[in-house]
This record gives sequence, C-alpha cells and structure tokens, in this order.
Amino acid sequence: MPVNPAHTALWPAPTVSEAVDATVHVPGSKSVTNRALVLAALASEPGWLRRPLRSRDTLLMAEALRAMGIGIEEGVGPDGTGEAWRVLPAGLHGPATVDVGNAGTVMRFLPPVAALADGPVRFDGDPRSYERPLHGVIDALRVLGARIDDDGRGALPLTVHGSGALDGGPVEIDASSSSQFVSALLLSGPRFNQGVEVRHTGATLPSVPHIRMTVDMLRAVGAQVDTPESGGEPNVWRVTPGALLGRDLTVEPDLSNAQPFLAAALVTGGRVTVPDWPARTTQPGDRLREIFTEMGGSCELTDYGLVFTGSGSVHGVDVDLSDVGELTPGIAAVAALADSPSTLRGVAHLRLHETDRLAALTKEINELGGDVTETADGLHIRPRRLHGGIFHTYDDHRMATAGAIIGLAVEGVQIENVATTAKTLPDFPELWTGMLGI
Ligand SMILES: O=C(O)C1=C[C@@H](OP(=O)(O)O)[C@@H](O)[C@H](O)C1
Ligand SMILES: C=C(OP(=O)(O)O)C(=O)O
Repeated sequence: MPVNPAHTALWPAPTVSEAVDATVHVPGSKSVTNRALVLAALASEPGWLRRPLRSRDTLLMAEALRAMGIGIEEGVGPDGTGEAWRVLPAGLHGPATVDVGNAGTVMRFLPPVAALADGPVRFDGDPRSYERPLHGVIDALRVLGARIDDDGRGALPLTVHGSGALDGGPVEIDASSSSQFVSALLLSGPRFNQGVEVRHTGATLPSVPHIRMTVDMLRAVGAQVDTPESGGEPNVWRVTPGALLGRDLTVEPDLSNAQPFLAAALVTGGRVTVPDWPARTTQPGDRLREIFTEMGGSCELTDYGLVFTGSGSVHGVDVDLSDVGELTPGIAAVAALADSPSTLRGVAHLRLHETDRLAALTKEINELGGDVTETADGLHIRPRRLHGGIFHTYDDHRMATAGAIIGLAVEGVQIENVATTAKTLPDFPELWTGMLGI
C-alpha cells in the first residue's frame, strides 16, 4: 500500500522558555456537534446548528446523513454572523454508503438511524474502525428488530437493511467497552415504534458524562427520557416514542480540545484564557478545572470564559479517569513533566480507542527517556528528564496534542503526522503557534 506522506511528515513541536500568555478561541465540541446533527436529522422540522465543529469527524457525520437523504446546508447563521448549518430533515433512504473514518460517534450513532431508512445502508471506514467495538450496537439493533449483515465479528464493515421503521422496546447491552453504545440507542430511540429501554449489564461503564450529554440534548429537543439520575433503576435508560423538535442550537467550545492549551499554561507557569467556557455543561473536559488545579494550576470562571494560570510547579496526580477517558493522553503528557509520580486509573477501554492509547503513551514517552508502565486499567508515570525524538501518533489526534505538550518543555520533539489532529481540531498547529506568538 502506498505510504501517505502526511502520515510520516514530522512537525517540530515548539519549545518555549517563557510563560505562555494567550487567549485561545477553541472550536466547537465534536460530541455536541455530532449529537446535534443526528437529532436535527431525526426531527420533524428544520433546525440550526451555530458554531458547529468543522473537522473530519463532523464532516463525515454530515456526509453520511446527506447520503441517507437529509439536507445539511453549510453557511452563515440567520443573523449573518458566524458559521451555522441548516439541517433539513427528510425521509431516510437507502441504498446509501457511509464512510465512518475512525469516528466512534459516526460508527455507533448511525446504524440505529440507518435501521429507519427504507433500504440498505453500507458502513465502512478506516482500517482501525474494523477493530473498534461495535457489538453492543449491532446485537441490540437485531434484538430491536433490525436486519444487519456483518462478517460475524460484530464489527465493521456491515450493512444495515433498513425497512423504514424499527420496533424498538427493551434491550440489554454490555457497554463496558464504550458509552457510545448507550448513546447510540437513545439518540434514535424516540423514532422507534415502541421507543427504547436500554439496560447496561456490564461491570463498568465508561464516559458517563457523555451519556448525560445525550440525555440532556434529547430532552432539549422534546424527547421524554427516564434515567438512573431521574429516579429510575441504576443502569437503565428509557426513551418514549415521539416527534423531535427542530432547534437553534449553539455548540459549546470543545473542552477536551481546550486541554493542550490549558496544559501549556500549566507547564510553562503561564496563563491561558478560553472564551465561552460554559458555566454548566455535560462535557467531560470541564473536569480539567479540577484535575489541572490539583496538578498545580488555578482557574477562574468568568462571564467571558475560563482563565487558567500555572504556578510554575507541576504535580503528579492519582486520579480515576473512567468518566473522562478522552482526557488521558493530555494528562499523561503533563504528568510526564511533573515533580512527582502519577497514577491514572479506570481507563482500560482506551486500548480500543483511535489506537491502543495506553500502549502508545507508554512507548512514546519512554522513547523520550520517560518511565511509564501500563497497569490493568491505566498508567503509572514516574517523571524523568526527557530528551528529544520522534513522537509517533498512530493516527490519533490526542497523541499528537499530547506530544506537543511535552515538546513545550523538551527540545527536539518531532510529532509524526500532526495532521491527524484534523479528526477533531483541524487548526491545531496554527492555534498552537498562535498561542505561543510564533
Ligand atoms: O459519546 C461521545 O461523544 C464520546 C464518548 C466517549 O467514548 P467511549 O465511551 O467509547 O470512551 C469519548 O471517549 C469519545 O471521545 C466521545
Ligand atoms: C475516543 C475518541 O473519539 P471517538 O469519538 O472516535 O470514540 C476521542 O476523541 O478521544
């Protein structure tokens, strides 16, 4: 297979000797944008998405919905300011083909949508997408009445033979490998004939805030959802069948993508302001206020946004990241530069993310002279003096941003394929050098 030059290109990560002092406008949330697209597509009237994230994952979602017949017009908003997408719901059609890339949200949220289409919808994606868990969605849809052809591994590639409607009803799943199984079934649930009742039977459940995000966004478009938090049984979510409203939704900045910029303030003893940080949010990135404070910074949340200030010292942490797994690479990078060891727990499922993130972080930090060991469910990180070298990224956007954090403090770090950040943050190199005033 020919090697894509972008995949081997090296980006010299800038090193700084002075404290960073910058304001960084972080683009919209991937998780919110892709949920909003699905909900708007399933609504019974047109809707708007303002400040959507425009990245590989969200463009794949938009393209997939278009392939099934939904209108999505990219342009400026009704008041003429800022990017806004108009979503025009329509009957869902097959035959259609969906490229999921390596987007968990696309490969998991769309098979239930495809089950509502009136013909076959073929799903395919990057080689890594074949390895990422999808059995929870496939098995559940079969129980709920869908016909799906796969190669028997419970993974991509596959075809959902939509018949225009799905019975729905109760279903048990083990979502211990991805919270997105639960979110996927809930998002389309209002359009199933009997709604859906999802019962998680596994021993652990990662990324619970992302399930809350799904529930909040469903309720915001008029769905009735019963949850463990609203007095229901533990690990059971129930969605009542019903029409969804078309809304005008403004997407919050992606707080997980704010992480490298906040980390820059922490590592350099500087200050970074992120405008429009929401006062209340279900995004897991909000936990950074607490975790990075424990690691040596301090923060102030104002009407303008979040001001995060480093103290000049970086401390290790012992933290359970099961709720906020996508923050692990960035926390590991900061922990490798700290003045004491760290233990990151509760994230065994990261072995099945964009890459095996526990193995990748261990290997890449150790190749720069670090001392990281994998545990059954996380990492032990003992800081050491690091040196330059190539930081491989394995087509993982968060590996690239983790390498850039280390590069701030360690000369000669070269990030392989920084373009992989386009998955959720296409302007990363420009935002990074802009923050550093380069
Ligand atoms: O629903 C979502 O938007 C996400 C849920 C989480 O997935 P897992 O539960 O598979 O970790 C998270 O890691 C991912 O980045 C986004
Ligand atoms: C795990 C992630 O993405 P995905 O939505 O592809 O699961 C992530 O963004 O860290």
